[in-house]
Amino acid sequence: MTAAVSCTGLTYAFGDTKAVDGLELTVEEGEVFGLLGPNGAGKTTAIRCITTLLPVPAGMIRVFGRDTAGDPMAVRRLLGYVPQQLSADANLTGRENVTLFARVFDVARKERAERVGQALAAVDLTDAADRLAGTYSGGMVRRLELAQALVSAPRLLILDEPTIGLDPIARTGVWEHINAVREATGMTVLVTTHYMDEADQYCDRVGLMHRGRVRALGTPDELRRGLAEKRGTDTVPTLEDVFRDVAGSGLEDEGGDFRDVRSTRRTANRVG
Ligand SMILES: Nc1ncnc2c1ncn2[C@@H]1O[C@H](COP(=O)(O)OP(=O)(O)OP(=O)(O)O)[C@@H](O)[C@H]1O
Repeated sequence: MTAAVSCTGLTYAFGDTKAVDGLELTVEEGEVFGLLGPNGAGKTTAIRCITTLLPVPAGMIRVFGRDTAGDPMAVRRLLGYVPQQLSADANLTGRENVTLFARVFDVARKERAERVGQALAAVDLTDAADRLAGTYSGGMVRRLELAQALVSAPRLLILDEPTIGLDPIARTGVWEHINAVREATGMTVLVTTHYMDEADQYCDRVGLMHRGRVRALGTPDELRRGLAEKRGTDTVPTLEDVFRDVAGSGLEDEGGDFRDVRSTRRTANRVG
């Protein structure tokens, strides 16, 4: 079976900063794959390369077998992307926002209204569809952005920190909607998150990223059991313990942490 995403030797630098440094990553079709790591690990840069928003200066990325450098348009047609930055317009209604994306993604005119309605229904926004997005709560904005990404019926949905800054109920709501669509369509999901508990609960496999590379890979259970064996204890460690073990003291040195507030603040601004 062709992998949904395969990155080989992916490297991307901003000046002297190597944001992604020889990344090897495979996301299998149909799975929910979590890319985890502290601020600055290189998650967003890797995702921007996969979505073709950034060029690939070194290495190779394939999305369902298509080379992102050779055929970026074919790759874009397969993707839905929810970026960290706000992608909904507060001055449009929910329906108008999703319709805009349907036009951008070239959803056939005859099908457009129906597909927009389906995408809004999939995230439980039918009743609020004709209200201005500026009146939505943070959780509703995130679900609207999800609908925008889903309207083109992507085979691969990429989400960059989809739940950051949301309260626990809104976070659960976002995940429930992602999972319902995935079950109905078989869509593959690649998600970045700071929240280890979420990754544990919702991701089939996770890659722990630090300083531009994936340093540990497996199901959350495999990673936790691996550390318990290494330590020779019966106490089951958390994914955060696993990450600390993989990243060593480097985390504290760089001031990065999973609960770093920078991203939280950024998201709080974006929905405010
Ligand atoms: N546009 C840019 N110009 C210069 N440096 C950048 C730029 N974008 C990212 N970087 C740097 O590249 C490195 C990786 O950043 P990236 O945003 O990919 O990490 P991340 O894991 O997604 O972190 P976060 O959770 O904060 O988004 C960091 O050192 C960051 O400062």
